[in-house]
Amino acid sequence: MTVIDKVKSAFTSDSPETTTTSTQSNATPSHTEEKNVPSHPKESNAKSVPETAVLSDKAVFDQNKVTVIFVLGGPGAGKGTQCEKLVNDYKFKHLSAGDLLREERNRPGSTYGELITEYIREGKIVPQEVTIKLLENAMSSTLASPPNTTNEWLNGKGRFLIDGFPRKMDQALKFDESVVKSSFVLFFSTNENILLERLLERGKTSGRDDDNKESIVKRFRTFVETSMPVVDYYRKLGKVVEIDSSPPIDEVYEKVKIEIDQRLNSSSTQTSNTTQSTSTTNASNDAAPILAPAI
Ligand SMILES: Nc1ncnc2c1ncn2[C@@H]1O[C@H](COP(=O)(O)OP(=O)(O)O)[C@@H](O)[C@H]1O
Ligand SMILES: O=c1ccn([C@@H]2O[C@H](COP(=O)(O)OP(=O)(O)O)[C@@H](O)[C@H]2O)c(=O)[nH]1
Repeated sequence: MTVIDKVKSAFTSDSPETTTTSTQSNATPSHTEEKNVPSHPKESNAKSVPETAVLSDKAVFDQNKVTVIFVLGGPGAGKGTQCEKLVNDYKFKHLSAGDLLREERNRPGSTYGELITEYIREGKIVPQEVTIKLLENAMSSTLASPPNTTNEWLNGKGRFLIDGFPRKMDQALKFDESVVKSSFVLFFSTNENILLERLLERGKTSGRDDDNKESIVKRFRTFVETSMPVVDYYRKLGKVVEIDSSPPIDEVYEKVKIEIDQRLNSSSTQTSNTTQSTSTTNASNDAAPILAPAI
């Protein structure tokens, strides 16, 4: 029995040991059957249960200190490209859910390596416990060793761009509940022809086994069926900032900066120039929310 078979059989078990939450999505793609990762896989010895499968039932981080912006958009919309630019200008930590999954897949001894490989190749959404725990772990270690000494990262504070997540309703609700409530969503929209063209081009050098036409088609389907409901959910809450990502990269980024500046207390220039000493000057702002009133 392969690891995938073992995990799948655990998923389909009726055992009460299988983790369930009240936040399950109705938006499961029609072509796949996805269940949660069991918190205590039946056949495992204790060491094989990865930390990645146990989620808290209350928020791990204080939302007054830790700001999370979700970055969503179809595959190839330019999420990673724009995030990289924002990191330079606004001192965000960029966490790509897809990158974290690929790292976990490549980690020797990972229980979920084969499972992640199959889900990514099929364009399906990896069970939420794995992805959320990877994100939470990455956030914890970033906060423990902040990427810089700017005011945004003093005294336990931090600001994260979470890229390519949440892609399914259960993830969205569970992250808000168990990690920290997100502030808003940057949503990059464009059309499928552009996405396809970009992904095929990226596929020439990315080394990703899902940047091929067959996987891309599946990813598009998952995006429409499973991820767009997440965008719609946040849209109803007034939390979506939609940006057309069809124009050239720098043009898109100009729009992104305008939107971000409106929502953060400091502009990119101010933030970029902030040093430890100016942070001290601003220390009285510590408890102030980083974000302007809800959009
Ligand atoms: N606005 C843009 N115009 C043209 N090409 C772009 C644009 N944004 C991104 N790209 C290119 O498209 C590909 C996909 O972008 P990427 O940021 O990796 O997308 P995502 O993270 O949304 O999957 C990359 O090769 C990138 O260089
Ligand atoms: O929260 C997530 C994010 C990504 N993925 C998987 O990782 C793949 C690649 O995602 P990534 O964001 O790296 O790339 P994109 O599809 O946006 O180009 C997706 O198709 C999914 O299979 C996932 O299961 N859950």
